[in-house]
Amino acid sequence: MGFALEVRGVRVGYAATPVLDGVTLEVGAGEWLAVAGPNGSGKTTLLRTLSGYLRPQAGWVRLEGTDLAAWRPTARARRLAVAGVESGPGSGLTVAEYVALGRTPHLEGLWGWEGPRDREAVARALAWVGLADQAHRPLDVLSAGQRQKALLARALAQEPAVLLLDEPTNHLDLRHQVEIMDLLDGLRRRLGLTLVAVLHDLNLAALYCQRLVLMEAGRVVAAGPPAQVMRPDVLGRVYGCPVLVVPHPRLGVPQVALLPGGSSGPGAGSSPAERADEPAAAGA
Ligand SMILES: Nc1ncnc2c1ncn2[C@@H]1O[C@H](COP(=O)(O)OP(=O)(O)OP(=O)(O)O)[C@@H](O)[C@H]1O
Repeated sequence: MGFALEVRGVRVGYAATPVLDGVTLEVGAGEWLAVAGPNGSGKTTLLRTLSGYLRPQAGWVRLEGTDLAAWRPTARARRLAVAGVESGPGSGLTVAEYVALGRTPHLEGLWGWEGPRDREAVARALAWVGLADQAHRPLDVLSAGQRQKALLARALAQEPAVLLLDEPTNHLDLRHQVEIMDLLDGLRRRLGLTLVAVLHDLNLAALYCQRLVLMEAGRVVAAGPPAQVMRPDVLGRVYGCPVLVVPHPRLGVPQVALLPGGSSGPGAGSSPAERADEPAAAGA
């Protein structure tokens, strides 16, 4: 299996401020890689580097074996899509018009008219994310969760081989989190879609992703299968709060349990040990 993405010794920053330093990782074709880490650790910056939006000051990123910078923009956009903040606001458009923007790299001819194939891809993407009945509403009136889905539908309408996702379950309730993660997993299995997702929710990452990269202060501090990375000592140190890691009762994959009062930040409350001694309220 070849690499969909390869990152070697990448240094990236904004103007004079360095953010990523010495980042090396690879993503296999058809793999789902999760990127986690504390706020400000550089996850979104890594995604922006993988998408070609930011250029490395040192090191390189290859998409399907070719340096990102050597791709023609249209050719690259047919292989790689992003669902995240850089996807554009889409103000003033209907949901269907916004999702149709994902077809731009595929439009044929001098005028770039949409054909039946483009309309099919848009309709399919809207149905996949459960927004078919919202297609003709203005994007501006959607709820945060619906907008999140529209962002994803736009990227799916692009029919990429590699999809970069910035917190795809942000704003979604439990059912919709599972629906969107199931959808992405299904596309990965059926179409061989490669996925890189920034996920704050490590439990979701462990349920769906083959590998997990943990970032801290612009560096990769752990990478591997979730069971290898989600160790209480590693997570406790990186996030600065004690956690328990327990096996999922049905699936056995690691799941994080938080300990209230355990953080060392401002306003920290009672110690986790004190709280752990209290009887559980429900069913006690
Ligand atoms: N456009 C920008 N200009 C200058 N600095 C930026 C810019 N975007 C991000 N940064 C800085 O880069 C660092 C990493 O930010 P980034 O958004 O990559 O982190 P993150 O891990 O995605 O954080 P979060 O979990 O809070 O979304 C932060 O210190 C942030 O202030």
